[in-house]
Amino acid sequence: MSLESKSIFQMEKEIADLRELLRSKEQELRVLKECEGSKTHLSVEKLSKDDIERFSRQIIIPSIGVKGQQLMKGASVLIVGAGGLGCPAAQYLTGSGIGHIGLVDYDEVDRSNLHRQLLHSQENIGVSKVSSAAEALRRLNSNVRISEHSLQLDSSNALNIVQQYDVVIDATDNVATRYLLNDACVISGKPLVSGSALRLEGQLTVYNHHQGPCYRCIFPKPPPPETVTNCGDGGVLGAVPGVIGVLQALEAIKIVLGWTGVLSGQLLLFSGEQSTFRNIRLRAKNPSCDVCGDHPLITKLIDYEQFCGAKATDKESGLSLLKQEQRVSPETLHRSFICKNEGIVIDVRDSEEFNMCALPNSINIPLKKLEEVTTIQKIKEILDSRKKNEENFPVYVLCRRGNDSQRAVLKLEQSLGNENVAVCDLEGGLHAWARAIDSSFPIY
Ligand SMILES: Nc1ncnc2c1ncn2[C@@H]1O[C@H](COP(=O)(O)OP(=O)(O)OP(=O)(O)O)[C@@H](O)[C@H]1O
Ligand SMILES: [Zn+2]
Repeated sequence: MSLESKSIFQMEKEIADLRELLRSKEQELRVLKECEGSKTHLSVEKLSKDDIERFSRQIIIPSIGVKGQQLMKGASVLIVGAGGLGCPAAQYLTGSGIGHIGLVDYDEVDRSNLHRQLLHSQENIGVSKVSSAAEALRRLNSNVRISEHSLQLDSSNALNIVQQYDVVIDATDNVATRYLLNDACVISGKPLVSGSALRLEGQLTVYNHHQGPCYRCIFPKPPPPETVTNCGDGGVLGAVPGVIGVLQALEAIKIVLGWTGVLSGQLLLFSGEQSTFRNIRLRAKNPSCDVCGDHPLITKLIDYEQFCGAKATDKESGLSLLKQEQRVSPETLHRSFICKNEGIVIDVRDSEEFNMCALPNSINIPLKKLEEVTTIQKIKEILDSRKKNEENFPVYVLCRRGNDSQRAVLKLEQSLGNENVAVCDLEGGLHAWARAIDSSFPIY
């Protein structure tokens, strides 16, 4: 057939077949090297009857084959975070026959996790996430070895754990742990598959793979803590981390198989709203990077919470900006506002949260609106109509956990200085209220 008469379709098919052949040859070469005792770290495991039946749909892909499946069986992947990203990643890695999976998480299953962390079932609320996930994974494939690390990964334990695995998946939700994992992976020579998801957006890349950059090459300095939003504060649509977590599993498998198309030096941006994937090129490896550069300054793990000025967990941070007399307990608020109808309550959460659940007769003024002159004017009008000539009229401020409410008290004290009011915040926020006063009030 002459070139002109070949259809575009045929040409594309031929190229695809050649690519497949190339991948399969690369795979063969890799396994050959492995068998000859080359220095690659991956081991090859014999397949059982169960393996062949279970993985037949993967094995018949020419670029995977028996040898690829054997590589997967001999490989180990560490998943840090058994949450929105970690659950789907672990599920697909277990399903596809990675021989050894490590799970790290310090937290317990919460009801608010269930919409996206689908390895956890509602019976497991309050159970350690690691044992809940391990139990579900063993049900999926009891031949896979699951190692449970129910702990907070930190500088004292990270190297020891990371060094036991071939590939590491970052499925966590905070910057301090991202730097910790990056440095631990660079020091231990492990590739790091990094993902994130928030609201309707997701991101994915692979750090420290072959000659590709590490996280510090791209982000040498941590972002200011107040600019970072997590799922607990910003929200997330369950299927979005599902997409990214599954892609993290895919990248880990590609690394194990020795494929060339690993997402290193590129960042994949996923928009759940537009249903689009975009790849942008990242900066190359930085020769003067503090950890992976030619003359690294960081050769052992440091204090990452201090480096980032933020905690490595999303546990309540216990901010303390106010004097004790500027704070009230749930019991005091209940006695004064609910029973005696004293004062006003300003709820400074965003309107979506306020619409979800709120105290009766509370007024919703989101924290950021307190900057506006018109908002302060509105509060003054409410006070005029309510307080008459009362001295020290109580203005109670509350939020979800008692952090933003303290910031709001400081702002209101400035702007309502002449109003003869006593501005206080509800210590511990609506979480404390639900625990102390009203167990039917949702804790989210
Ligand atoms: N340093 C760490 N060591 C161990 N686990 C960690 C560490 N940092 C974060 N994690 C875990 O990573 C997981 C991230 O999951 P995800 O982003 O879905 O958030 P979440 O904490 O489960 O939920 P939410 O933010 O909605 O409360 C969490 O289970 C968290 O406990
Ligand atoms: Zn680097």
